[in-house]
Amino acid sequence: LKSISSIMQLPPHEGDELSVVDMHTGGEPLRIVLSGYPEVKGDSVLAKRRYVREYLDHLRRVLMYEPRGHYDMYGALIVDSEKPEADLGVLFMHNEGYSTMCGHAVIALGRFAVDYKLVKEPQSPETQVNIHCPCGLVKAYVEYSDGKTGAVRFLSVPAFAFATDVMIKVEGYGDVAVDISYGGAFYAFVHAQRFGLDVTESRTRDLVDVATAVTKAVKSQVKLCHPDSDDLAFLYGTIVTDGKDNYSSDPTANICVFAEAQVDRSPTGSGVTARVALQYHKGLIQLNQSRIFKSGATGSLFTGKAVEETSCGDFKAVVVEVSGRAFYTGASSFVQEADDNLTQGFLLK
Ligand SMILES: O=C(O)[C@H]1NCC[C@@H]1O
Repeated sequence: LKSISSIMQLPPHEGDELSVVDMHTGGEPLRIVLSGYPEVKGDSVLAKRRYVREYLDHLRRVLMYEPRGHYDMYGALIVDSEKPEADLGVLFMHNEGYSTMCGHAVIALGRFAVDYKLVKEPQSPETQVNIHCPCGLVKAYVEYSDGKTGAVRFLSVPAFAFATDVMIKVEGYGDVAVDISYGGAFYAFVHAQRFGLDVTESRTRDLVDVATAVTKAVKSQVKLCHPDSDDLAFLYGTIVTDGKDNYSSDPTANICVFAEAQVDRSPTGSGVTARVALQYHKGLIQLNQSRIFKSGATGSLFTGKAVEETSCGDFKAVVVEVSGRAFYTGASSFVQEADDNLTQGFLLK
């Protein structure tokens, strides 16, 4: 057997090595960039998001696409934040571009920030990590004892129901009622039953087809807006639910299909945030009433509750707390060889 260090002697290559740490939260991957990115320019996290989209997108494809990633890979690039209270800024990447919020990533990054000493003196039983996401400042609280990090809860940006029971025409399915809600990103919500599907039992492919058709229809028929920035006013995906929105101590399942038909393995932190805001708006849950959210893809669990009323422009909003656990899976150093004509990455649909 060769030693790890001899395997790690990488051949001559183009450009810098891209070093990453890989984690997962409820089964959803998070590839965190450690080094190898050039300077990301821009005087705000939102401006930096525009910059990477315009000038550094080839690196997203290298890290997210095959042969180094896969269709459903997810990534985080740590950047400087313009907010003095932030411990770090972050940009999120996926199979189609750059999202504005990602709860599963915040849960993983909370642990990562403490373990990799991005925050000063960790505190027990919890260390606060302020993460500046493109949607705004998200406060993560990381369990910490005996030098070990554990579960993470976070308080997201103001979340609000944007529109409920909007009738849209969905190709192949006719008129469908959708709710649209914001949890750092906008999602459309539909009941699986309307399509004769079950969130935990049906084939993922069938759930993806429905969600993709709904996303396409909402994008073309509903104009979104966000009081803070036009950069936030887009539909990120569709969440198909089991419809169990009335309060219960039993878990409620959902599956999130976002970006370019990418399937979240976790219950979706920003989706749980948006769904809790919707349930609160409909009077189905009270402040501080926790619900358990189950991923239709893997069965993994997050907890979510509305903790405070607030506002976002003219929208009545809530602060939502989401909790979950993330785990490390490994670390890699990626290179690109000059004569590799697949080095830029590709995706299989
Ligand atoms: O947990 C979340 O919020 C995210 N997971 C992948 C899609 C969303 O950004």
